[in-house]
Formats: sequence, C-alpha cells, structure tokens
Amino acid sequence: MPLNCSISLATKVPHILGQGRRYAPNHFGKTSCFLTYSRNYQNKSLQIVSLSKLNQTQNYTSSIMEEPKSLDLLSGKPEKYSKEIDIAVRAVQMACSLCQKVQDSIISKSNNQVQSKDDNSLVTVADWSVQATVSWILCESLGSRNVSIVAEEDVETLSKTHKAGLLEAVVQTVNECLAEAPRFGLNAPGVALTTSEVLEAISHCNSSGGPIGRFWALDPVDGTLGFVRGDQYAVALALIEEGEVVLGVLGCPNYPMRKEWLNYHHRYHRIISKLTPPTSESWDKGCVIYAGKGSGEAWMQPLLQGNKKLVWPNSARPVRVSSINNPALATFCEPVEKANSSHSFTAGLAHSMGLRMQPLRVYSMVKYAAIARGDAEIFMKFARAGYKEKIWDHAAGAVIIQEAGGVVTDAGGRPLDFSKGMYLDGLDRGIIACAGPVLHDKIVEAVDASWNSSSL
Ligand SMILES: Nc1ncnc2c1ncn2[C@@H]1O[C@H](COP(=O)(O)OS(=O)(=O)O)[C@@H](OP(=O)(O)O)[C@H]1O
Ligand SMILES: [Mg+2]
Ligand SMILES: [Mg+2]
Ligand SMILES: [Mg+2]
Repeated sequence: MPLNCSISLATKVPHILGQGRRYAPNHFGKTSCFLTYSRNYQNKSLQIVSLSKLNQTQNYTSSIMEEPKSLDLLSGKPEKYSKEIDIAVRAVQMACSLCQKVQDSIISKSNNQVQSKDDNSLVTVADWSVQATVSWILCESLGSRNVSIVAEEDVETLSKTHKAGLLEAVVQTVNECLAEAPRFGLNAPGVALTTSEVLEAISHCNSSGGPIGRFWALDPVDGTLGFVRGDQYAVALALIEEGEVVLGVLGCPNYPMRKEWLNYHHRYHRIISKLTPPTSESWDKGCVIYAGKGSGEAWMQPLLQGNKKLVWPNSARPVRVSSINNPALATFCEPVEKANSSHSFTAGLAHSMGLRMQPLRVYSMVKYAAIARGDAEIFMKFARAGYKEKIWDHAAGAVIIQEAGGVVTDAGGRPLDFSKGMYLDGLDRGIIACAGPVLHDKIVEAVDASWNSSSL
C-alpha cells in the first residue's frame, strides 16, 4: 500500500454506480494526491483504484471500504477549480455564521440595523458585513490582484446612510467574524481590520462583469426581506469565467439538511406548535450547497455549528434533483412577494399544466436549493416588464441545479447569459428552473400559449 490509509473497511461487495477522479489533499497521511475511485451510492461503499502523487500514478486496488464519514475531501470538486470551491465554501460558511448572529439580534432586539436603499429595497449590517468578509477572504486566499468581484452592495450607500453607529457595527461584525476564520481552516487577520480596510474590502467588489476573464458574483444576503422577517435567506457566491458560471455556492442558514426539520426552524412555529426540535447533535439548522460546472454532481454540507469545538473539515453528501416529471405530483416554488414575480401569471400556468400542489413561496435562492435537493420540482420567476434580473441573484443557483441534474433557462428555453455585465441582459420574459427536461418543456410550451393573453 503506497500511502497510509486509515478508512475503516467494510465487507460488502459493491455494485458500482459511481466513479470519479478526485483531488484529496491530506486525505492519506499528510500527502496531497489524486485518487481514482469507484463509489456505490446504495451501500455507501468506496473502492480506490489508483492514486497519483507528484505526477506518478500508482495502480492501487484497495479493499472495498465504507464511505468515509467526512466526505468533504472526496467531494465533487472538479480538479480545475478545487481550490476555488474549497475557499468559496469556507467563506460562505463564515458568512452564514455571521448572518445567523445578525438575524438573531435583529429579531430579538428589533434594533436599528435595517436601512432602505434608493430603490426602497432593504439593506442591513449583515449585507455589508458579509460582502466585506467574503471579499477579504477571497483576496487573502487567492491574492487580491487575482480577485475581481461583482456584488450587490456599495460603500456609497453605507457612507450616505448617516445612521449613527452603522459603519461601526459593520466593522465590529466583520472583525468578530474574521476572528473565527481558523475554525474554518482559514487565516484570520493578524490585527483587527480598520474602518478604512473594511470599506476597501467592500469597494473591492467593483467589477461590472462581462464576457472576458474571471470574476466572482456575490449576493451577500439574498432575500433580505426574508432575512429581516426571521425567515429564509441565502448567501450566494459564484465564479464566472469567460461568461460561464464555473462554480456556485449557496449558503442557506435557515434551510435544514432535512426538509422535515423545516417545521422546527421558525421561532414562531416553535412557539405556536410547541414542537421540540431534535437534539442539537442531530439537527443541522442550515446547509451549504455547492457544485462545480461539468462535474455532474452537487454537494451539501451542514453549517458549522456555533459550538467552538467543531472545526474543519466538514462532511458533505451528494444531492440530486427529484425524479418526478408528472405535473400533477410536482411542486413549484416562486418568490414570496407579488412585486417580484407575477403570482397570477404562474397560477394560470399551474392550472393549465395540471400542477395541483399549492405553490411553495420561499424568499431567496433557497428556491434553487430546494430544486437541487429534490424538495420541489419547478421554480418560476416572472418579474414585471422593465425589471432587469441581476447575475448575482441566479448564478450560483443555476449551476447547482444544472449539476444536480436539472434544467435552468429563460422562458424561451435559452440558457441564462451571464456574460453581459451585471444584468441578465437579453432574458426572455422570465426564469424557469426544473428538475428535468420533461417538466421544463411543458412549462416553456405553457408560457408561450398564455403569454399574449397575460398582462405582463
Ligand atoms: N421588482 C423586482 N422584481 C423582481 N426582483 C426583484 C425586484 N426587486 C428586487 N428584486 C430582486 O429579487 C431578489 C429577491 O428575490 P426573491 O425570489 O427572494 O423574492 S421574494 O423576496 O421571495 O419575493 C432581491 O434580492 P436581494 O436584494 O438580494 O434580497 C432582488 O435582487
Ligand atoms: Mg438577491
Ligand atoms: Mg442581496
Ligand atoms: Mg438587495
């Protein structure tokens, strides 16, 4: 055996269903290596067939072993972007932890950390703090000259908002979060960031995207309305290269690893229904879902809990879209706010297609996570005429659904175009994401049939 393997062995004979080649840093002893393996998802076993290290491939047929509990090091990271995915997942985990604290403080103290922007949409301490934190982590880990970011928030609005203590609250929140970086296997700053360093990190996100080169798209808090209402929201980070989304990470702090646990989430539900959540060990309140383009896999890991003893690496498991393609059994998701998507148009579509389930109205890109995980089958968004969808609201979700086996297009059936700057320019009518092509084709047809008679 070329390297020391410490995974426990199982005796089951595998029926090989999956195989792949993975970068497994530090998985075998302290050596970084690539491994080629065969995986059986049914009995959760794994067989390593070769290892390569320092350009030397060694054939190595291991015994069949139980899938390691910590799947992260074997997770679906395509080699080309493995470093970027790794850093992006850790940064989003940190951002989720930051958001949980700010959401708790907004809800419990009804404090004044919520502001209105010029377009009357909301922004909070969490939006600016996550933007600064993620920007700082990406620059620190990849070199600031290599990091270009398109993101939702800007320093002008923060400086213009003459709210006493707002900027100080952002600086403090960022520093508290960055001090925790070692728990996530990342470096913390040697000394706390100054106000101007925090502003610099926010304004480093000044790229406007486009068709050339590589940039990150960040929505620090997607579904800010859900966030301030104590409900669902997401942290969304994607990497776009030559106009194509190459990786996506979605942090969903209030979307538990298991759908059944949603009932325990909401504080109000808990009071009203007196449901007792499962024990803290077994209950993962939130999740992070991620995928790299072309891997054919999407992965989900639990949020790192507040418990300081829990440190990286975190475990991950694959997620897949639902196999339902009968509209009568399918669930569709849409934005909560009528102002963001026409509920009456989608109700008509649902009726004409024979969708019988009540729509699942959820804030934020958690809707994309729900489709990728198989909790729902369809996501539709039809904004009012003239509204231009932004790339950071869809990039991470789109690649994750596609790699989990689903289809994401505009209402004309064309792929979303992330190469046109900060907006999804050229979008035909709306966005349709589905668990599979059968449902997708039916919706595109139904939209065509009813569009001219709609008021959109
Ligand atoms: N008028 C209008 N029409 C369509 N979309 C809009 C509109 N205004 C805002 N936005 C963008 O929608 C993002 C929130 O989308 P959601 O799907 O979460 O909507 S909802 O809150 O559930 O209703 C929201 O993202 P965040 O600002 O990150 O919350 C906005 O980018
Ligand atoms: Mg958003
Ligand atoms: Mg946002
Ligand atoms: Mg916003």
